[in-house]
Amino acid sequence: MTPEIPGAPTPRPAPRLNPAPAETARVVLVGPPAAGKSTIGRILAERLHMPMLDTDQMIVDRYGPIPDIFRDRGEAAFREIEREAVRRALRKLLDRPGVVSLGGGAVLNQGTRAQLRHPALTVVLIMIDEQTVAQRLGNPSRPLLAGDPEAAVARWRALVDERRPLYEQVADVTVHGSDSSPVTAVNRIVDRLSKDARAHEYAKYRYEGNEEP
Ligand SMILES: Nc1ncnc2c1ncn2[C@@H]1O[C@H](COP(=O)(O)OP(=O)(O)O)[C@@H](O)[C@H]1O
Ligand SMILES: O=C(O)C1=C[C@@H](OP(=O)(O)O)[C@@H](O)[C@H](O)C1
Ligand SMILES: [Mg+2]
Repeated sequence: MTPEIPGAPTPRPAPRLNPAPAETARVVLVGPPAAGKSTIGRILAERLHMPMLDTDQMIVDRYGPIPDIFRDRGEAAFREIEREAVRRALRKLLDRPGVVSLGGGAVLNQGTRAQLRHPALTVVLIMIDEQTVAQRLGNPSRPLLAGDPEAAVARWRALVDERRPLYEQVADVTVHGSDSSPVTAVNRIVDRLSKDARAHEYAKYRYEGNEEP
């Protein structure tokens, strides 16, 4: 199965109706491989005392190492397994607040993109630049980026060029992860969640007919 790339990505529809305060948020991290989704997701969940699910980890727990799945069954089979893991993780997230880190290619699936539109979810895109990814490659657990580092960076670039519209289509917020530590990226996400919640409360206050303070 070839991953679908739509012709013209539809823009993100309406702003979130009910952004929750950080501690009760339902956060999904998306973005390119090595952007830091798994690392940042773990720290964010600890900070907010919430459960965390990493869909790649769910896959490994059930099917074994990701490179073995790519080698033995191929990418299409991996994407089907991934779709099922994402479906389960997002269902759990709708049951209770938490953090879910997706694999970099999860947004290729149209069903996943549709599920990410649920208004209770806050989708955070973690973006990094090419210089940063060059420092982070060399992790053998990413079969699409294995091998010669220069060729791997070129593959990463091509993959991001292809996926960027999909990442942007699903994201509510973009956080840059190149210029800082994972903890700083987590602070940026928490700040943004809190600001959205305050803006929502203020809009409600105005809507209910209150004067400007
Ligand atoms: N600012 C940062 N944010 C996130 N990860 C970072 C950062 N700086 C260095 N790293 C390292 O980069 C790697 C990111 O990998 P990972 O969290 O698995 O990313 P992803 O899940 O997006 O593929 C980890 O080894 C992490 O320690
Ligand atoms: O971008 C991709 O297609 C992939 C990213 C990986 O996850 P990370 O983004 O967490 O590295 C993992 O799901 C698999 O190797 C495929
Ligand atoms: Mg990851």
